[in-house]
Amino acid sequence: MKVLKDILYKVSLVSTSGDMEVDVKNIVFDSRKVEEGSAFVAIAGTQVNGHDYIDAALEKGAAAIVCEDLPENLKEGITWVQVGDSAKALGIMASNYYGNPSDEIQVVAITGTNGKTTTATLLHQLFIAMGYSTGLLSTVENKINEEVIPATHTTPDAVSVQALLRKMVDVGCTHCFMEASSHAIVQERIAGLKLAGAVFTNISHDHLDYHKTFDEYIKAKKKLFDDLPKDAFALVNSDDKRGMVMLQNCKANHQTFALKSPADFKAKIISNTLEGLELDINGKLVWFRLIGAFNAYNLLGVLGTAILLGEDEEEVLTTLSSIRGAKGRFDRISIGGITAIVDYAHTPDALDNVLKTINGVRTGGEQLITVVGCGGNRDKTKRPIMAKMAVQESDKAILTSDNPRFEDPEEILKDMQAGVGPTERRKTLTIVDRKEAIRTACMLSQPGDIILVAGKGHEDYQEIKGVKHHFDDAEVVTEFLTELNQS
Ligand SMILES: CC(=O)N[C@H]1[C@@H](OP(=O)(O)OP(=O)(O)OC[C@H]2O[C@@H](n3ccc(=O)[nH]c3=O)[C@H](O)[C@@H]2O)O[C@H](CO)[C@@H](O)[C@@H]1O[C@H](C)C(=O)N[C@@H](C)C(=O)N[C@H](CCC(=O)O)C(=O)O
Ligand SMILES: Nc1ncnc2c1ncn2[C@@H]1O[C@H](COP(=O)(O)OP(=O)(O)OP(=O)(O)O)[C@@H](O)[C@H]1O
Ligand SMILES: N[C@H](CCC[C@H](N)C(=O)O)C(=O)O
Ligand SMILES: [Mg+2]
Repeated sequence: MKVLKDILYKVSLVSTSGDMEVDVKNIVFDSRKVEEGSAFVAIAGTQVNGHDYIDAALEKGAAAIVCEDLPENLKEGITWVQVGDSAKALGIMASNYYGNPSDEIQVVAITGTNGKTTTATLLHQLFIAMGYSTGLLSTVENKINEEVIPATHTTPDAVSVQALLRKMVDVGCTHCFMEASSHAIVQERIAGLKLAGAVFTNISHDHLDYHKTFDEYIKAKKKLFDDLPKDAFALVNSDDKRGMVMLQNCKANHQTFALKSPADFKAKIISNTLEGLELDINGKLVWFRLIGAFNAYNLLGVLGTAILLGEDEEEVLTTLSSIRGAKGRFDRISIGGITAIVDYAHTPDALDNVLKTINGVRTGGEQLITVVGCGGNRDKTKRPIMAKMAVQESDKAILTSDNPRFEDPEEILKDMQAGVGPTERRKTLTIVDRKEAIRTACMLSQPGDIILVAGKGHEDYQEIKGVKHHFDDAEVVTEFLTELNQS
């Protein structure tokens, strides 16, 4: 139980009525989860308006209601709190409720279209290897040291963020590395969080279904930097033309990393093969296990962050050199002379990077067969672009389903096919069933060939009409390649 008045500390209030000293059991933003004594925060969402569920919350025993618009008749015996922004209030309330854990742990948030999971995971592994007790909030999983707490979102909801940070602090974690998705920033899932620093990886085409315009998408990312305190660091990729935009209204310590332009943290790629990357960092040659030029940026983001958190460059580089990336990012499976690569590329920029990386290290003669799909109920404008890329940069492309969610998979594939020109159709197949698509890619391949299975990476499910069916790209490709190798 916590006193409501204390939980509302620092929340900007419009009006209140009722007992502000009332004890509340917990903070809830979903009426279905309200218990006797909860404080219910009503949020206008994308599907429904939480204000329409105030009555339902009261029926379940809510002791206090926090909302932007008060109902006409305020029920007696309930505390009513009107705020300007319920989502923001929720973040601040959650932080107060859990005793402001981010005051006791250094939290670094990573944003950008691609590279967030890779950067956050590398940082988590690096700090653990350097002896720190460390937390991670990521798309693949949340972690408290080595304990895994399954993730449902890239950035959890505001209450879960604070609850997880409290657990981290209680077991002695000194650092937490977390992804800040643009959805989370706009929805104030990280309001109330004190950040030690923020990192910007890059921005490219994605999520226009949600943000509507590219400018709005940029603004969402920039908000993370606008809200940073003066004593935090703001580390941006200055080779990305929006890197400096992130810093325009940022009070924090401005820091940059880059491969092509002058920056605080710089590197030069010496070699880039399917075995890894060799970088020249301040005159030192360092070998890393990650593959692809784009990973040089992720490594620089990691190096910069660690140094800005006070770590020694030499120790960071030595430790980082032996660390592997996140699951489902350029995972290689070699069976019977055929190499399959499973990668989470689900944006045009990511797919282009992965295809270019593979084409850059090919020795000639072998075929590249790409299997790719696009998610349903997500940005439709990336579909034709991704299909075109897959076809143009591969010897054969098999267009298939990703997570259709509530869309008709055939319609998603039609949107993808619109990007494929008439002459390119000859090297394109469309197979709705992802398992069948992967099987076909395996059947068409010869020893020496490379199969890229893009879009789902670590995901172990395929979401169809609200149901998640078990599906694991790595598992499926391994099964078919093994079968073929034995026959
Ligand atoms: C589009 C989107 O981001 N939606 C997120 C948002 O929900 P919403 O605004 O749609 O909520 P809503 O259903 O309209 O409901 C509004 C309010 O009414 C409440 N409600 C609703 C029904 C009811 O009976 N009672 C009730 O009180 C809801 O709890 C909510 O507070 O807030 C919810 C709570 O935090 C999230 O779970 C939900 O994520 C949905 C499931 C989702 O799929 N989000 C994806 C797009 C997402 O967030 N992705 C990013 C990563 C993207 C990337 O970078 O690649 C992520 O961070 O995971
Ligand atoms: N720095 C980068 N620049 C461009 N592409 C990248 C970069 N890092 C990774 N990628 C590509 O993007 C894919 C997703 O990488 P990662 O999971 O690290 O990004 P993310 O930002 O966490 O994505 P999400 O928003 O879905 O959580 C990778 O599988 C790879 O294909
Ligand atoms: N965080 C991203 C993941 C997309 C992964 C891809 N496999 C898909 O389902 O579109 C999103 O929710 O848009
Ligand atoms: Mg991620």
